[in-house]
Amino acid sequence: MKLALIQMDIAFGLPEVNRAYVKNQVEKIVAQGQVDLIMLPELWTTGYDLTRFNEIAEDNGQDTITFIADLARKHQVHFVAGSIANRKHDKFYNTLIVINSNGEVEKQYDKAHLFRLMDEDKYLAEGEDQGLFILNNYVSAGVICYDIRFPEWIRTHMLNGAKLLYVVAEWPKARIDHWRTLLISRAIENQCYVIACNRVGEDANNRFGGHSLVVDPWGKVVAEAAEEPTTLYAEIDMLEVDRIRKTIPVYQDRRANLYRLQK
Ligand SMILES: NC(=O)CCC(=O)C(=O)O
Repeated sequence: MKLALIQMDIAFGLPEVNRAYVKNQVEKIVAQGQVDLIMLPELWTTGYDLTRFNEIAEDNGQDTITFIADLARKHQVHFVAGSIANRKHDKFYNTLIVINSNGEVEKQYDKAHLFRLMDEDKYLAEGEDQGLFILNNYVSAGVICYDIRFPEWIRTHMLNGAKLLYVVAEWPKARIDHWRTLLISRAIENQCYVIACNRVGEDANNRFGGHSLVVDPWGKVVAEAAEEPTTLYAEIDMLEVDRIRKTIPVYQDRRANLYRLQK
């Protein structure tokens, strides 16, 4: 499977500017040769302009769904279309959107773990569902940024059949060593591919660290970006997941009956 991760800067609170940038990047990517999947970062239409979500959030993700579905159909490419500011039932969510190459929505996942250090808990509602979906015939999990600090959340998706973990993020440079270590750890412990798209640039509170990564199920970094706006390309072989899971059979060797809290 051939992947292209758009590691972009984000124009704060300006969805139209960000959409124009993404359209341009997607056209450049497909002009260079066919890829199977394109990925975008967290809150890529607005950035963390949380105090203006009332004005700029989309109703049920409709603007982004229409925009990405057109690109997906036109270029016959799947999208893990980052996350967006989403209004549902009078609440705001940070919602990951997945669209297949026919332009159909495969998944909308609302961020489950809200990140207090960036005020998400003050403005957003927590998601209540898992990020499991099937894309390009593979059972996959999609999570958002801070979610990767919860190994039990990722493991739950793997026990439900995922072999790939997509992570969309706005991860600050100040903790970029955590980002790399957590992503590589999630790949090793779950024996899955980890495909992680971060942003670059800055807003009033944070400088974002880039280093989008593709990690194989052995924990080897297949591709890594630096800290500039770029498109990160990678090719992955899904048979590798089965090979690694056979070599060290951690899913068979789990002792689930022991993993419980002491009273
Ligand atoms: N956008 C986020 O969820 C950031 C998470 C983060 O920075 C962390 O350290 O965790």
